[in-house]
Amino acid sequence: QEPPECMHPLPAHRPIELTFTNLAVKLDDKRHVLKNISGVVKPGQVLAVMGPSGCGKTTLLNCLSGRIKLDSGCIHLNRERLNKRCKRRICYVLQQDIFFPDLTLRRTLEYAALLRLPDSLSHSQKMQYVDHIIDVLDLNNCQDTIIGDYMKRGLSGGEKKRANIACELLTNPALMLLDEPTTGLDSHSAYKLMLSLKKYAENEGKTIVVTVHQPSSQIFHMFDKLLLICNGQTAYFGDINKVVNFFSNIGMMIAPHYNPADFILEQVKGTEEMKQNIIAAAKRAQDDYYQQELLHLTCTCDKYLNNYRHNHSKDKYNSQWPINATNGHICTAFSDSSTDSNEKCYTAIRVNEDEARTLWLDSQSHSSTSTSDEDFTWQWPTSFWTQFKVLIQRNFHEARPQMLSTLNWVQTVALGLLAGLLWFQLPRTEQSLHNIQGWMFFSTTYWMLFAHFGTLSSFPPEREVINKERQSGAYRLSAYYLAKMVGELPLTITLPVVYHVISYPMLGMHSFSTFFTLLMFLLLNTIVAQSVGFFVGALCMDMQVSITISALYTLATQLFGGYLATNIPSWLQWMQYLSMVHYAYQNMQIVEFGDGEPIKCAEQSKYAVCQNSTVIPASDIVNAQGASFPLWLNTMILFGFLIVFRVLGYLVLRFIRKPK
Ligand SMILES: Nc1ncnc2c1ncn2[C@@H]1O[C@H](COP(=O)(O)OP(=O)(O)OP(=O)(O)O)[C@@H](O)[C@H]1O
Repeated sequence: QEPPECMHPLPAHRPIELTFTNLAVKLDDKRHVLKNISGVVKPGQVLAVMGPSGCGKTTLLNCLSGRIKLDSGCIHLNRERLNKRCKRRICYVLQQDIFFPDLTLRRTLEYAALLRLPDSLSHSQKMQYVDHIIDVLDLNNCQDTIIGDYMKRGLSGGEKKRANIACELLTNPALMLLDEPTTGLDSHSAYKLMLSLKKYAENEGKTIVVTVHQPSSQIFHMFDKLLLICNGQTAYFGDINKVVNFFSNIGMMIAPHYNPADFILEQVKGTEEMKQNIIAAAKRAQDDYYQQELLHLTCTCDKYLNNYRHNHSKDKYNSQWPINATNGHICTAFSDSSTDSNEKCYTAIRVNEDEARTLWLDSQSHSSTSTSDEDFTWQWPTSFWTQFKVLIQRNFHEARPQMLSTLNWVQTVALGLLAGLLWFQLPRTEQSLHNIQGWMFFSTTYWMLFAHFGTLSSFPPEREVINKERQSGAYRLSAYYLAKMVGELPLTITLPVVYHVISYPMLGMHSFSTFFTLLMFLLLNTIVAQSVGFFVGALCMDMQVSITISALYTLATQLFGGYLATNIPSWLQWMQYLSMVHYAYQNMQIVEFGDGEPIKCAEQSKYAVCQNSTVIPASDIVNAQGASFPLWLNTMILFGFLIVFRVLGYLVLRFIRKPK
C-alpha cells in the first residue's frame, strides 16, 4: 500500500542541497573518528550512510546537524555555511526515542504540533495535520497508547520509531537526518517506513540522509546515493546503482542474487589490507567523480546561468551574482585544470560549480523569494504566550501520573493519619510542647524530602526531552521554565494539603486562620525544597553525585533546623541560616503558639518567664532554640531561597547544561 501524499498546511521550505567537504573529527586530539568525508545530496534524493558498527555514522550525522565541532572541513546548506540559524531548518531523528513516557502518542503529536507549527495556523488545522501524519506513518491503531518506558509497557519499538519520525515530519523540514530509523523494525515495517521517506523526498523535494545497518536489497535499491564509511574514512561515495561496479573494478565480485548491502558490508569488514584497498579506490573514484561533474557542468553551465538569469532578471539576487562566476570563468577554470595538479583544479572549479548550482537551485525552487527569506529569519515557530500555555498543559499532563500516583496518595493519607494519631489532641502544656514541635518539625522535613527527592529523580529523564526539543528550536527555555513552575504548582501542593487537612485537626485545631497560615508555610517550604531539588538535578549529570549532594544538604538542614539540636556550637551557628527548614519551622511555631491556644507553664518550668506568668509566649519558645527572626523576616528569607534557587536552576540550564 502506497503511503498517502503529504499535504502540509505550511508553505514549502526552500529545497536544500547539502554539501559536506573533507569533514574530520578527532577524539582527544588523537584518534580520527572521521577523516576526509565528503559528499553532496540534492533535493529529492535519499543518501544512505552505511558501514560497520562504530565506523562513525552517528558522528557524521551529529556533524551534519551541527551538534559536533569539526576539526576540519565544512558543511553547506545551499550557499550558506552551516550556522546556528540554519541548524533550525534541519530535522534530526535520533537513534534513541526520547519522549515523555506517560503521554499517549496522540497527545505527544498534538503538543508537538501546537508548539512547532506557527501561530498563523488555527488549532483545528494543526489537529488535522496531526491526523494526516498519523495516517502517513500508519499509527492509527496505537494513537491512544502511552509511549511507555522500561517500567511501563507502551508503544512497541517500531511504533516508537515512527512516532519519533512523525514528530519531526510535522514541521515540514527541507532536510532530514535520520539515525538508524529501521533498527528494531521487522522487514515489512522497515520497507514501509523507507518507502514513506522515499516518496516524501521525491514528491516534496526533501533532502534525506539516513544511516542504516543492514538493509534488505529492496530497501537498498530505494536509496539514490550511498556513503560507505570504513574506519572513519570514505569507502564509497556515489550513486547506489554503481556501487557493485565499483567493487568489481577492484576485484571484489558479488555472487549472483546476493544482497548488495550484505556484500559491501562484508568487504569493509574484511582484512586491514582489503579495507585500505577499498579506501584508496574510493579516493580515486571520488576524484573521477568530480571530473565527471565538471564535464557535466561545462555542458550545462550555460543552461544554469540562462535559467537563472531568466527567472531572476529583476530580483535582488541578480546584483549579488559574482562577477567572476560567469560562464567564461567556469570554462576557463576547467581548461586550466587540465594542466594544474588535481587538488588545485578541484578547488578552483568547485567554487564556481557550487555557485552555479546554488543559483540554479534558487531558480528551480518552488517557493517564492519571500518564503525563502522567511526561512532564514524565523526564530521561534510560535509566540512566547503560545509556548507558555501549551507547555503548562503538557507539564501538567506529563507530571500528574508521577506526582499524584496511587502510591503517593496512599503514602500521604497513611502518614497523615499516623502523624495525627501519634500526636492526637495534645494538651497545651509545657510537658507536651516538645511533642507539638515534633509534629511541626516532622511535617516540614517530610515534605521537604518528598519534594526535593521527587524532583531530583524526575528531572534527569525530562532534561533529555527538553534538550532534544531545544536543539530543534521548538521553544524558548524561559517559556518552558515558567510553564514548568506554573504547571506543576497545583500538583506540588495537592498532597501536602491533603496531609495537613488530615493530621492538623487530629493534633488539635484552634482556629481556621492558624490552620491556613500553618498550611501556607508548609507549602512554601515544600516549593522551596522543590526548587533546590530542581537546581541540583539540573546541575549534576551524575545521579549518584546529585543524591549525595542532596542527602548532605537535606540532612544538614534538618540538623540545623532548631528541633534536633538546640545547643549549636557558636562556630557552627552560621549553618542554621542555610537551613530552609529552620525558617519554616520557626514561623510555624510563631503562628501556632502565638495565635493558637497558649502553652501553659509546668510547675517546674525551664522558662524564666513562667516565674511571673502562667503561659509561655511564642517568642520565648522560639528564642530558646537559638537564633530567631520575626515572622516577616523568616517569610522573606524563604521567598529569597525560592527566587535564588529558581534563578540558579534557569541559569544552569541556560548556560551550563545547554544542548550542544
Ligand atoms: N564522545 C565519545 N567518546 C569516546 N568515543 C567516542 C565518542 N563518540 C564517538 N566515539 C567513538 O567513535 C566511534 C564512532 O562512533 P559512532 O557512534 O559514530 O559509530 P556508528 O557507526 O554510529 O556505530 P553504530 O552503528 O554502532 O551506532 C566509535 O568507536 C565510538 O566508540
